[in-house]
Amino acid sequence: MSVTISVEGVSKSFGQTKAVDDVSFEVEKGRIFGLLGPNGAGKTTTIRMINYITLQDEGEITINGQQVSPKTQKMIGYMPEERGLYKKMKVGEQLMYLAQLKGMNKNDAREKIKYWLHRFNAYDWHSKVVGELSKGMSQKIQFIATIVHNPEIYIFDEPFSGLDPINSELLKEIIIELKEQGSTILFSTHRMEQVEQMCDDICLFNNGKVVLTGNLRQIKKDFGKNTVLIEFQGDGGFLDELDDVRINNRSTNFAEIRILNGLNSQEILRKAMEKAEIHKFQLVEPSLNEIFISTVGEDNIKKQQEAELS
Ligand SMILES: Nc1ncnc2c1ncn2[C@@H]1O[C@H](COP(=O)(O)OP(=O)(O)OP(=O)(O)O)[C@@H](O)[C@H]1O
Repeated sequence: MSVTISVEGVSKSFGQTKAVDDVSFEVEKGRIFGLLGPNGAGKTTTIRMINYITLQDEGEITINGQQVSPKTQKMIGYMPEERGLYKKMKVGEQLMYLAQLKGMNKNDAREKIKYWLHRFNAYDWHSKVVGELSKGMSQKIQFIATIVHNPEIYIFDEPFSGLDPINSELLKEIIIELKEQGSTILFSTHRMEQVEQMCDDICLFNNGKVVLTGNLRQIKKDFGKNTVLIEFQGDGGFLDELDDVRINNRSTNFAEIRILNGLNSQEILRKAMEKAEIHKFQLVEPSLNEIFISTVGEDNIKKQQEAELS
């Protein structure tokens, strides 16, 4: 596997804030890589450094083996978090302007713009002024502007924010298509279900550091099958009586239970059956949401303990 993006020992501070702290990870060619982490964890700063917009204080970032520079910037289709379209221009004119800026000739650009506007069910907006678009609509136009020149690497900062479920699904489909055509994709998100469905590899940030990185399937395997999905009818009070578990996604007749230590799943089943009618009881790999919460939670507890000791 060849490495497309390499981030090695990278740090960045803004005044007293260490936004990114000794971060390393690699994005392999032809894969979809997810950057995850709570608000303020350092995702956007890292993305901006890969795009040579912010310069790192320490460490090395390479794209296809070359240090980041204006040249590597051109290899990347980048959709920033803050969307930057010209509000007074018409959609079609704007896309044409941006495509030509990225080196496309007019005929190719016209054809591609037409194709993508149709794909996004947005062809009717061709003559609409950008300032009149809704948030989701302008998000789609910005996405088209990012991909229209067909670069080999795509970086999307929060691509799903502001999109309804139908458009999120469409965007997901298109990102997977880009991968199937051989492109390399890195995106940041808070939407765990999108990551589970799309990403080959992930990197989880917390407080500027990488707390977990690797192949998503392997990470899930390593976490072990110690999560129970339970569907029941009746009194859910038994859930409050379980020790050494963490309960996620609880509702009136469903819960995802993470077994922390000691207790075995049969004990949970026995206690549940005393109080409720069980419709489903399944031992599964943890969801990414569970992995996110437990890894970030444990990291924050460790940090707090270190702070108290010092
Ligand atoms: N230009 C800047 N000046 C000062 N501080 C900054 C700047 N950019 C980022 N930071 C700080 O760096 C830290 C990391 O921010 P960053 O935007 O990279 O996080 P993020 O993981 O993308 O968060 P979110 O999920 O909320 O978008 C935060 O504490 C933020 O306040």
